[in-house]
Amino acid sequence: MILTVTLNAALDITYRVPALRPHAAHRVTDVTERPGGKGLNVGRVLAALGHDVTVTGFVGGGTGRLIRERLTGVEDALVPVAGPSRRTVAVVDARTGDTTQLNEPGPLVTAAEWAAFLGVYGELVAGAEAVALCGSLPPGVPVGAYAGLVRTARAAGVPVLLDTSGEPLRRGVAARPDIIKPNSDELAELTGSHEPLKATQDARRRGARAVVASLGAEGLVAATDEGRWRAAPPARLRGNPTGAGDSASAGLLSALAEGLPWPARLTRAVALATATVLSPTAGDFDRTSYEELLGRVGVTTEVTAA
Ligand SMILES: O=P(O)(O)OC[C@@]1(O)O[C@H](CO)[C@@H](O)[C@@H]1O
Repeated sequence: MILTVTLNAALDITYRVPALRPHAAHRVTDVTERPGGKGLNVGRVLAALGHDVTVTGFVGGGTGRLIRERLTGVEDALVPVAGPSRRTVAVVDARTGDTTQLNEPGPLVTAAEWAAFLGVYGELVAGAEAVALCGSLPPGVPVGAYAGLVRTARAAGVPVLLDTSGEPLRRGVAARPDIIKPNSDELAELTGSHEPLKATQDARRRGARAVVASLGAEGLVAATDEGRWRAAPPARLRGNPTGAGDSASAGLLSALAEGLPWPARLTRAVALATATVLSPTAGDFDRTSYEELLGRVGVTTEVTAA
């Protein structure tokens, strides 16, 4: 079983508008609603790839009920909280496909709710083959939360991927996760360097065993203890990138669970991320594109392992 953690689950709402203009009223032409938050997206993609998946984290209120009702293909081990789960709104400009994201902060989590989660997490980790810790922290959850969750997974000998940002990422990295998957902004914020290859090496020195940075349409750059690679899609593709990074995380974990080497992990991650951008629904991947892309992702070695 692969365990994904979404401490700040969301009901993701996507609005499509003919053209997005600040200060204007807009007619929404299309609305979709689905369970979101990065770990739930990772879990959905892993389940679609045929893995057994358990999802945990927090859900509450009417939004939490909707999130739970709409979860399919995964084991639900979400922990209830009194406050309502958040909504996120992605507004897609139909002319350009550009997406503007509005993310609510999430419910206030009490100390008792956090303690209840830690108990559930400890039990689930013991039976997991890999763990993904994903997304922002809701109010009330300690800023060092991911560092503690990384340490629990490491103590159980379970590989752990961390995908978050800011101070929770900084502290989480120091707890030595097996993989971090920042985007270029998150990596620059962590390391102070805007040169991705240099920054990935720097993030490894801070504690991450492997760093896989997503560079948007250019694909991924990875620094690991086995080598450094770039992995790129065959062409620059336009579409809604929401959830593409989560699909990349799912690809990394799926290939890791199957014991595949790094270049194959990166190929799967880029093919899934690209197939997610190509999917009409945000956060889903287009299976035909995914299978076709697997043979067309270019992986190049950067230098030998440092
Ligand atoms: O606020 P966070 O937790 O950083 O990100 C939340 C979020 O924008 O990320 C996903 C896409 O990666 C969406 O499903 C989700 O709503």
